[in-house]
Amino acid sequence: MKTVIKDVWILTMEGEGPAVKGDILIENDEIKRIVASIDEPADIVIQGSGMVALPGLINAHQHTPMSLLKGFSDDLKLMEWLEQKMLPAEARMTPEDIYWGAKLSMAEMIKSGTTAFADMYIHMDEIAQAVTEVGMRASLTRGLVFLEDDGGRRLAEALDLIERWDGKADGRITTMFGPHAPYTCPPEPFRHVVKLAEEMNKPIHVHLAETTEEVMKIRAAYNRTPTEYLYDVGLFERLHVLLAHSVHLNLKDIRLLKGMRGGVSHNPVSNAKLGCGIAPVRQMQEQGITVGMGTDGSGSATTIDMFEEIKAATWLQKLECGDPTVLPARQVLRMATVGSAKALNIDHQVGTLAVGKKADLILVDLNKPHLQPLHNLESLLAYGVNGSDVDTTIVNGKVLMRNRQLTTIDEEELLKQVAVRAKRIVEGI
Ligand SMILES: CSC[C@H]1O[C@@H](n2cnc3c(O)ncnc32)[C@H](O)[C@@H]1O
Ligand SMILES: [Zn+2]
Repeated sequence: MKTVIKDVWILTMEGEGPAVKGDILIENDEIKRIVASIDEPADIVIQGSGMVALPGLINAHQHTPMSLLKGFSDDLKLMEWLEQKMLPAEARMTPEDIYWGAKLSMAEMIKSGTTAFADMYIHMDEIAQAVTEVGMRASLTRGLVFLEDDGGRRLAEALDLIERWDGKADGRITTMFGPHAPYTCPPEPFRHVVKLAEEMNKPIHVHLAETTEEVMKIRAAYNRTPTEYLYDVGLFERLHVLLAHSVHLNLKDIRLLKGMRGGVSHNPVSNAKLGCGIAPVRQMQEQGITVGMGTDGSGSATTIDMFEEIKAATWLQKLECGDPTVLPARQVLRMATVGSAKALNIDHQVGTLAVGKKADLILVDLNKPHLQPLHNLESLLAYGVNGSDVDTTIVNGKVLMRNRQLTTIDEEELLKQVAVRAKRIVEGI
C-alpha cells in the first residue's frame, strides 16, 4: 500500500531545521521518502496544499474509559473526586462500558491529532481490543492498587495483559507495569512489582507527586517525599519509568530523577483544573530529564485535545517563571511529540517524521482565518491551532481520519452507546 501526501508544509521535528514544502511517500506502515516532489503512482494521494504535516501528538498519560465520566464531577479536590466519585463510578463499569469509553476517547484523540497514548486502567482486554480495531498506537498498563486484599488478582491481570497483548496489533500495542501511586502501593508489593518489571524488562507507569496532600501523606507514613519513596523502592535503578504529573518536586527530588531512564508526563490542564499546582518543567528540563505531555483522563481534564495541553503548558511555565522566553513554541511542540515518544519508550519508531520511522502523522489545515497569515508555523501550531483544525490523522501508515471523517469508528453508533452507558454508570452516585 502506497500513500503520497503532496505539496505540504513538513515539520519533521528532527534537528533544528524549519518547515519545508514537499511530498511524503508512505509505504505500508513506514515513511519511505520526504522530498521536494514525488511523481509515482500511489493507492492514496492526499493533496496537502495549505496544510502542514507534523508527527502525530502523543498523549503520555490517559485513562481512556474515563471519557464516560466527563463533566460528571468537577470542581472538587483530587482525593474527594477520586474516592467519592470516580472509584464508585468505576466499580459500576462493565467490560463493555470500558470498551466504548476507550473508543470514545480514541475518537476524540484521532479528531484532535493524537496518534499514540499511554493508558492505565482496568479491564485492559477491552481497551486492547478497541486499540486493535481503531488503529491507534498505545502503551497499555493495568493500574495496580494494593490497599485491599485483591492486589494479587490485579497483578495477575497485569501479567496477563503483558503476556497476551505486548507487541500485538502489528506492533502498535506495547505494555508496562502500572503501580498506581506511592499512596496506593505500600513498599512491599511495590518492590515486588519493580522486581518483576526488571526480570521481564518492562517499563513502569506511575502517578507521582500530584498534590500537596500526597506529599503530606507520604511524609507522615514514610518520612520521605513521594520521589524519595519511589527511589527507595528501587524504581530508578534499572527500569524505564513513565512518571505522571511530578508536580511537587523539590530540588533534591529533581536531582534524584536526573539521569533516570524514561520521562515525565506533564499534564497541565488536569493539574490546573484540580488545583494541584504547576510542575517544575523548566527545572526538570535543565537537569536533562525528558518531559513529555499528557492529558490524564477526561474525568478530570474534560478535554483530551493535546493542542489545548500544549497551550496550557507553555502559558503556565511563562507565567510561573515570569518570563515569556520560557518553553518557546518549538520546545513545547517537541514535548508533545518527541518528549512523549521517549517517555513511552517508542522514540525509535515515532515522535519525528523521518525515513524509516513508522508513518504516524497528522495534517493540520491552515486555510482558516485564525491560522493566517503564515509567518511562523511553529508559533501557529503551539499558540493558534485547535484540535478541530486537524484534517487528517495517519497511524502506522493507515488513514484513521480524512477530511475530519473517521474511517475506523462508526461515530453515530459510538455516541448512541456512550449516552446510554454513561447515564447508567452515574445514576445513583
Ligand atoms: C487503577 S486504574 C487507574 C486509576 O487511576 C485513577 N485516576 C484517574 N485520574 C487520576 C489522577 O489524576 N490521580 C490519581 N488517580 C487517578 C482512575 O480513576 C483509576 O481508578
Ligand atoms: Zn492519571
